[in-house]
Amino acid sequence: MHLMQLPREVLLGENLKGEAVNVAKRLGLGERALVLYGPKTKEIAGKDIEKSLRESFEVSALVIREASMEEVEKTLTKIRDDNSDWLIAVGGGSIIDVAKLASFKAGVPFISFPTTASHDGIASANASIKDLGTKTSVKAVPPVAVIADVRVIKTAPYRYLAAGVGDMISNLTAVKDWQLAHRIKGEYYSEYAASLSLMSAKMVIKNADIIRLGNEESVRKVVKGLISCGVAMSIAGSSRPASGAEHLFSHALDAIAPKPALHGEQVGVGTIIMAYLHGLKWERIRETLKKVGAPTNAYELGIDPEYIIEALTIAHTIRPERYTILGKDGLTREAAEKAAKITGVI
Ligand SMILES: NC(=O)C1=CN([C@@H]2O[C@H](COP(=O)(O)OP(=O)(O)OC[C@H]3O[C@@H](n4cnc5c(N)ncnc54)[C@H](OP(=O)(O)O)[C@@H]3O)[C@@H](O)[C@H]2O)C=CC1
Ligand SMILES: O=C(CO)COP(=O)(O)O
Ligand SMILES: [Zn+2]
Repeated sequence: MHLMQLPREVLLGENLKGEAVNVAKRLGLGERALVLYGPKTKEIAGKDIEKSLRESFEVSALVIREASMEEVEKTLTKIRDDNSDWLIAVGGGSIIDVAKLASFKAGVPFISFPTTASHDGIASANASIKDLGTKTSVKAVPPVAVIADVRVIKTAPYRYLAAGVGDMISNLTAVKDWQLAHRIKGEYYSEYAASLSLMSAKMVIKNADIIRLGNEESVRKVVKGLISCGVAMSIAGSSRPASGAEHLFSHALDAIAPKPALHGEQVGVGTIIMAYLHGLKWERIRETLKKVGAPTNAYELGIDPEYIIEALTIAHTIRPERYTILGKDGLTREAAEKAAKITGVI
């Protein structure tokens, strides 16, 4: 059986910080709410949301610092101690992922309140969580509702919006990897999920100039595309339509680089290289990333070329069960260096 879970409500608009109250009432989520935010997102929107919720609910709050198993455990303890009926995650991809997994494990629903459009985990059912040093993709639950306030999301530095473009353009190589795994390993493949995922990638290529403006229309376009990627992942039952070798490369960088860049920035650069390996038109991907002002090389990522090469050679070991263009043996150092040089990444 394939269980496909999707959000029940998606709100996209301006000044929505007070809407959590109405959503929770409409969906009958219960009396006791737990608000999760980070040190920055607390100030950006978390405190205001907490305040408006206090008028109608019993509210507690917790600061989350990273997407790790420890933070998930901390959240589960808080849910148990405070008897929380539901959660609301106010923040970037890391906080939403912690909420997603804690919500799944505790059996309580959660609302996703993204403060950035930097990743496609806003509405997805899978969580990317660091466990024993590396990121694993864990099956969880999608948010029961998404509240995307374009005003809040626009307060984030433009860099985050460009990262969202990177996370969407990566669907081009992720789907290619998925097709390869289907053909070589007989892995389950959903044509519908793949098409939906590719739609977001094509949308950013077509709308790069509009997105570059960084205005509210840009934010709306990117958010809709990211939500749609999340739906594609729910249909697939895994992150396959939106995560291939370019994501393994980014997860490898997170593990080894002293100062990793944003998730979407790293996967964008990874997409250029993996597109080259797949024989796709990698120049067009680089062009789109350049147009939106996203990094296209090691220097712009702020990562030493040596780490780029190393990440390329170890990427296939991150999730050996996820078959990609890197194959079972991965890239040799020579092949990694050549691919990175030809594509101008190093
Ligand atoms: N499950 C899924 O399907 C997916 C999961 N992901 C995951 O999401 C994570 C990446 O998410 P990303 O959002 O890039 O990074 P983070 O959630 O790690 O956030 C990065 C930083 O941005 C800050 N921030 C958040 N909102 C704002 C804002 N409006 N203005 C200024 N700063 C802000 C955060 O603040 P603070 O310190 O307060 O948190 C944090 O310091 C990765 O862990 C990745 O694996 C990515 C794609 C899909
Ligand atoms: O980031 C994702 C899709 O953009 C999904 O993450 P994983 O690579 O952890 O499966
Ligand atoms: Zn991603």
